[in-house]
Parts: sequence; C-alpha cells; structure tokens
Amino acid sequence: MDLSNSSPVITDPVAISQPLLGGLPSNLMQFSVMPGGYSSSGMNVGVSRLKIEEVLVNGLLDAMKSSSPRRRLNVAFGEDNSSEEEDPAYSAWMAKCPSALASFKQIVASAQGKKIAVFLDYDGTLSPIVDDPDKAVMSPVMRAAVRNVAKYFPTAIVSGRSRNKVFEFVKLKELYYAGSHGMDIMASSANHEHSSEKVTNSLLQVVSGIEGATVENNKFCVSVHYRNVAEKDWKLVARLVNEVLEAFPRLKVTNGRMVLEVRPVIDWDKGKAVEFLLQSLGLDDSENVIPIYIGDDRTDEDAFKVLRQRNCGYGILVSQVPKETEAFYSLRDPSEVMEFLNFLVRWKKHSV
Ligand SMILES: O=P(O)(O)OC[C@H]1O[C@H](O[C@H]2O[C@H](CO)[C@@H](O)[C@H](O)[C@H]2O)[C@H](O)[C@@H](O)[C@@H]1O
Repeated sequence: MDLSNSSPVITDPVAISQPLLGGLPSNLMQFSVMPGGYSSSGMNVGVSRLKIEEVLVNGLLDAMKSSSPRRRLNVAFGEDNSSEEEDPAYSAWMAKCPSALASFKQIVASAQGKKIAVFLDYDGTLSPIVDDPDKAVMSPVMRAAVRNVAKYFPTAIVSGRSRNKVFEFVKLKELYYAGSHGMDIMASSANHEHSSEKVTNSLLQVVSGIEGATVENNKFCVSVHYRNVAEKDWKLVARLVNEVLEAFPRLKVTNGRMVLEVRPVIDWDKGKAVEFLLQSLGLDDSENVIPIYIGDDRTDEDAFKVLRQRNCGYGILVSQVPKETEAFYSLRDPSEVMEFLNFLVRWKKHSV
C-alpha cells in the first residue's frame, strides 16, 4: 500500500459514476498522511516500534479480549435470543441509546418533508457474525428488505470488506458501495493492491502456524481473524502482526470484532466516506437530508460521530451489549435491522 502517489482516483465503480464526483471541494479529493503516534481509533505502529512493542502488543491484546463479547444470538437468524430483558445493565444503556424500533415515530417525524439517505454496514448489521468470514451471507429476506429500501431512499453499503466482496454478498446493483472502510470509493495510488498483496502474504506466512488464524485481503485493508484462535494464542497473533508491520511504516492496525484490521495510516474512515458520499450524491444539504447510518462495529463510530457533529441524521448501533457509542439509537441484531428497514419502507409508502 504505497501512499506516495497521492493523486486520487475512483476505483472500478459499481454504482457511483465519475460524473457524480466532479466539482467536489478539493479537501475531499485528498488523503492526508497522519504523523506517527497513537490515535483513539487505532494504533499507529510505524514509529518507535521496538521501544513500544510490548505496550502495543499488550494494548492490542486488551482490545482483542474486549472485542465482540459473546452474547445470546438471534432466533430469526438461527440463534438464541432469550433473557435480554432481564439484564439491568442493558436496560440502563437502552435508556441512553433507545431502540430505533421503539423510537421509530420520533425518527420519521423529524424526517417529515425531508429526504432520508440510508447507510448500512455489512458484517454484523446485514448478516449475522459467523465463524467463517466467507460464509457471512445475507438472507434472501434481508436482501429483499434492502432492495425495497433502495427503491425509496438513496442507499449505500459502507463496509470493511473490499467493494467487490461485499457486492458478491449483497448482489444489489441499485445500491452504492464503499469498501475497505470507505477507501474503496477513492484510492490514492494505483499500486495499493499490489502492496496489500505483499502485506497479506507476509501476514499469511507468520500466522500459518497458528490454528484458526486466517487472513483476508480486503483490497486496501487486510483482516487478520482470530475468532477461531485459542485465547492463549491471541498475544502471539498480536505480536506477529506488529512484527510484520515493522516493514510497513505506512500501515496501522485497529481492532474490530475478533479481527485485527491492517489499514493505511491516512485520514480516511467510514465517517469521511459518508461525508464523501453525501457530497457526491448531492445529499449534503443538512437542512433537508436526514442520513441514517446503521452499523455494529468500532469503525462505524466514525460515521456516527460525523452525523452527531453535523447535527443531522441518526447513527444506529447494532449491539446486544451496552457499548460506549456516538450513535443516537440502537438495534439488537440484524433481524431488528431488517424490521427497521421494513418500517421505513412502509412509512414511506403511506406518506406519499
Ligand atoms: O465493516 P464491516 O462490513 O462490518 O466489516 C468489518 C469486518 O467484517 C468481517 O469480519 C467480521 O465478520 C466475520 C463474519 O461474520 C467474522 O467471522 C469476524 O470475526 C468479524 O470481525 C470481515 O471478514 C472483515 O474483513 C471486515 O474487516
């Protein structure tokens, strides 16, 4: 992922056409490389690596342990959904981050006479979290719900996966797609993919001896999955990833749901991707457009934050456990996401 050539290009658009992107402000057309150091969204492991290696590995290990707490799963998606109501911590959290289903009337009341734009994360939002990332398929009913939503509202998928891969799962041409946490709508160098292959190969080599560890090339980002790795080996995974990254000072690592996500050290995230899409699609009129962003992971917090800062639209966190979040509302799992999308369509049909 060589970032030295910073001329932006739009990569193989599935749904966004180049003319749409003309006339954007120049600041949206550039990547900026951040200096070394820690950031709240992740760790830059390019600077003073040897001295801080132990801190990094331990920090990463703590993040790995706290990620994706296992919790009851969802009946509609073949999972067990019992006893949530009895959890006082969850109920207290729901008071701060209420259900988007229970608050549906308020949400649509604020959207009266305005245009809603829908942004959806993929894993854990449209598909349930599963052990094998290649099997995170979307159910036909969920696909129908997303297709219907896209009939009435501009709808985009914003995923950590590569754009092609998420398109293979979603299979809906009527949507907009942003892959690699939004980097796959705009890339800064033609040889990103080549470099991402290099780091993928190195990561594959080092984790090959660790049972359950897998590596996924997401074009501009690379995921190292530890969901199926014994917890005693997590520290080793963190250490090996950090060691590989010593040779790639322009990459950093962040932690998602049982996944270490290796990505370029650039000032670009899902929040920036949402702003970019709103601009590109002519939807950045905050008086008249209500963006709704639904996601389940830390990387989605960047998008929630953008909506909060713009003071327009709603972030909706998909979670079955209380979490620190910038989202306004919550949904428990993908089946509730589907219900919410169906509510939106029904409301729109009756309000026209
Ligand atoms: O932004 P997203 O669309 O949520 O992508 C984030 C990561 O999602 C995938 O990993 C997650 O889902 C897998 C399948 O359910 C699960 O096995 C894994 O533990 C989760 O972290 C994807 O495979 C990653 O590459 C994405 O970075």
